Amino acid sequence: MKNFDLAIIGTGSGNALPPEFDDLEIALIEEGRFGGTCLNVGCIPTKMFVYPADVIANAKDAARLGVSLSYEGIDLPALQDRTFTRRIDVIADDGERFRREDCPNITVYDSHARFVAPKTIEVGGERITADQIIIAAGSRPAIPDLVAESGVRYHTNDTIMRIDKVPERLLILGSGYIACEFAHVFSSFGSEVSIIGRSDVLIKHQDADVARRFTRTVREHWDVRLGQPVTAIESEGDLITITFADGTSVTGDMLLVATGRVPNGDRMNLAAAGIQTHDDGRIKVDEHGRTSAQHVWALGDVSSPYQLKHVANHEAKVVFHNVLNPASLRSFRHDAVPAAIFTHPQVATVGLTEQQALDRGYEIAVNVQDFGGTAYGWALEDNIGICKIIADKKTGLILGAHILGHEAAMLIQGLIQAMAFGTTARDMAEGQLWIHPALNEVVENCLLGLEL
Ligand SMILES: Cc1cc2nc3c(=O)[nH]c(=O)nc-3n(C[C@H](O)[C@H](O)[C@H](O)COP(=O)(O)OP(=O)(O)OC[C@H]3O[C@@H](n4cnc5c(N)ncnc54)[C@H](O)[C@@H]3O)c2cc1C
Ligand SMILES: NC(=O)c1ccc[n+]([C@@H]2O[C@H](COP(=O)([O-])OP(=O)(O)OC[C@H]3O[C@@H](n4cnc5c(N)ncnc54)[C@H](O)[C@@H]3O)[C@@H](O)[C@H]2O)c1
Repeated sequence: MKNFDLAIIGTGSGNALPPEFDDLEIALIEEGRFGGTCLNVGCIPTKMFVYPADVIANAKDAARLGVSLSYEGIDLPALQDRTFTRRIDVIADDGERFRREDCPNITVYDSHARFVAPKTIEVGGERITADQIIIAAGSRPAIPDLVAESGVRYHTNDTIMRIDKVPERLLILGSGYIACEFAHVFSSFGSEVSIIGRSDVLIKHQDADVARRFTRTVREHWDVRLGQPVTAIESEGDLITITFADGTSVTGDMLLVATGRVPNGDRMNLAAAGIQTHDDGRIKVDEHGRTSAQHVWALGDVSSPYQLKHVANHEAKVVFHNVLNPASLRSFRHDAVPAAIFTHPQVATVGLTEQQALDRGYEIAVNVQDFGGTAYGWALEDNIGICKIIADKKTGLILGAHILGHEAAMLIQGLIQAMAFGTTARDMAEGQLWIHPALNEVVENCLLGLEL
């Protein structure tokens, strides 16, 4: 049985190996496409679809600014060619070729890995051992039983970006990140979109003000079905019908399932290696990325409480350091994790929602500032965007920030920085000059309006 210094399962965040690993003999195991979810079926291709959707949405909305534009349609094959053939597939293929041909210390295995004993992996009919193992095996779409058992054709993020033509009527089951990003994409491209959620708002984990305003806004473009459990999913010919508990139903010609993601540890026989999991399937790790089995580490979606690429990248850096430096272990930083939903209008968030801050007993100051109250908001003729900041009255520190609207993902970065470096709301507002009349003034005004 061949023994390696290190075995890595998964080539998403697991493949970003530091130069210090050049001296180790490494087994790199990937059952799918090199590069993992973010590159092949996640963050990057979705945003390559979202940007054209933004252009279309702005064009459709241009009349409000006195601009006459018309939308003639999307060239889907051209978008797919630009996204996949000319960019993503090249990166995935080059990444694999590089590891196979240019990295003499690395052996690539291209099959499913599963544990058969402590520190012993079976892959492609072979058994290997390793002194240390990193599990970076990611997650996959969760498919509700009702969908799986219905026998109805459905797409997930794995397949929907490679379809032949834009559907006329797209049904989306789920109301979170993926559902809202694809609802924006296909609604802009010309589909009639019905989006189906179980609670009373879309993006329910966001701050309540943001979730409510977002839900209200997108109802103008999407058929939003909320609060009714799905009782049946059926197909007849090319049509798919979803029926709700109240007897109503909705019909479309394509179904996208976006109801969360399952960590991939359940397919790896983890118990054979003494690796424990949480009830939700995530591998249990401590703050350094150590699993319950000695010298076995885990990072990213397979173990993290955050299914976000910037978190997986951060955890990978920490684990890679720790593998080589057992005497000076680094810790995961999971405070104030930011995220953005690239839908329309965009949503960005960091830290606590107002409700979470109250539940934790903080005495808080809260301010909500409309984009429409700033000069750039007037230029945009904006009547949707808001910046909401929650601060701790005792310390003046920012506890959370939530932005809905134009370029929210970029606007929020200053607030993320303030939280990361412990800058108070007042210092952030008054200790720098703000470019006039940039949209950032909405953040400045929101900070200044906090009653601290
Ligand atoms: C549609 C979509 C859009 C997203 N957009 C964003 C975004 O805009 N911003 C953001 O921050 N995050 C986004 N995410 C989340 C982000 O993609 C993930 O958090 C991130 O890719 C997780 O990285 P990872 O390295 O943990 O896993 P992955 O990148 O999934 O890598 C795991 C790899 O392990 C392989 N593997 C699994 N099990 C085995 C096994 N037993 N043997 C061999 N190989 C195995 C898999 O094939 C895969 O290649 C998005 C996700 C989706 C689905
Ligand atoms: N821009 C980004 O950063 C980005 C984009 C896409 C995905 N992601 C990551 O990927 C993760 C997975 O995305 P997602 O959108 O699948 O998950 P999600 O957790 O954001 O949303 C899933 C939604 O589906 C609902 N749901 C679950 N089962 C259901 C059912 N049977 N019927 C109806 N609704 C049901 C849930 O209540 C939830 O609201 C996200 O949590 C996020 O961490 C990030």
